[in-house]
Amino acid sequence: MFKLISGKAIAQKRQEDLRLEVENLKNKGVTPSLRVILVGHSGPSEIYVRNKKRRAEELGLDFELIRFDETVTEQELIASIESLNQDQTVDAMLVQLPLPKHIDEEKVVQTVSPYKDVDGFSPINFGYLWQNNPNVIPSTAGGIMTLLEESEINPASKHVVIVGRSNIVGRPLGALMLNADATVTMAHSKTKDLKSITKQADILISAVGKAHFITADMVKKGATVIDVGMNRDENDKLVGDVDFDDVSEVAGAMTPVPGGVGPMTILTLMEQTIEIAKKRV
Ligand SMILES: Nc1nc2c(c(=O)[nH]1)N[C@@H](CN(C=O)c1ccc(C(=O)N[C@@H](CCC(=O)O)C(=O)O)cc1)CN2
Repeated sequence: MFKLISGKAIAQKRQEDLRLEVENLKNKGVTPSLRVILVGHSGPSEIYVRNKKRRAEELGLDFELIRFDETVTEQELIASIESLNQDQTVDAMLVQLPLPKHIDEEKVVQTVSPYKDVDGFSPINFGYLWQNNPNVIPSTAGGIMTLLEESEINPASKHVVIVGRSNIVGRPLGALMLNADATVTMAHSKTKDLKSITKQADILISAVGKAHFITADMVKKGATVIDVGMNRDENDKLVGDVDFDDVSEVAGAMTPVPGGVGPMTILTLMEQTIEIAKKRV
């Protein structure tokens, strides 16, 4: 029987528990605080940051968006991060990615204090994750693990194939899946005969960024398919990497786009902000 995994519904269900947790913390004099740095005016980043702001405010977090024009220099951006690192009123921060080409993303990410790095992208937090001793869990990867848990799909001893090796999704998800006792294959743009690999997956995760990239002939019957893609099709409609109508004929369970992984990314970001604030106390 086919199951549609709704990230939107799971995130809504968990939201109320989080709101109560924040209320409890506030009663103890602690308001978790999150700062998001946004450079430029890219349409998708504006939407993602707006979603983060809305969720944070619904939960009662102290949220502030720090905006820079596209022309900001690397030094200015780094100075702003260093000032947030020192600011005792700030628990958690992130720099919305991608950044304009003239800014060294790696350098920026490395500037964020590992104690405030709510994305879990700093080399120290990445290292902890790969040592199976996670400190902060990157939001999209963590959100996918929660989706599976809530859907009672246990990755232990399953063959998980992840297509895409970005620092934002593929790599941290590879670590989390390994930590959860899955057998993990990481595939990417240089992988040969991709179809023969994806066909072996019990759980197939696509984070490629290409509409209609995963088709039914690439999927094993009954597999769970998680779609991380956020693409615009020829009609400017938001679609994932997975050809939904085609793949739903063979998959056992699937996430939609929108309403799948996206809302779980935001939920996990909120959870991690609260966790960081709790550690401060
Ligand atoms: N610093 C970071 N930058 C980026 C990250 C990240 O985790 N940290 N991830 C992505 C974007 N992302 C989070 O920032 C993100 C993507 C999608 C959604 C979301 O809510 N999607 C909705 C649809 C939204 C729409 O209408 O376009 C859904 O899928 O239902 C939230 C966050 C890159 N950058």
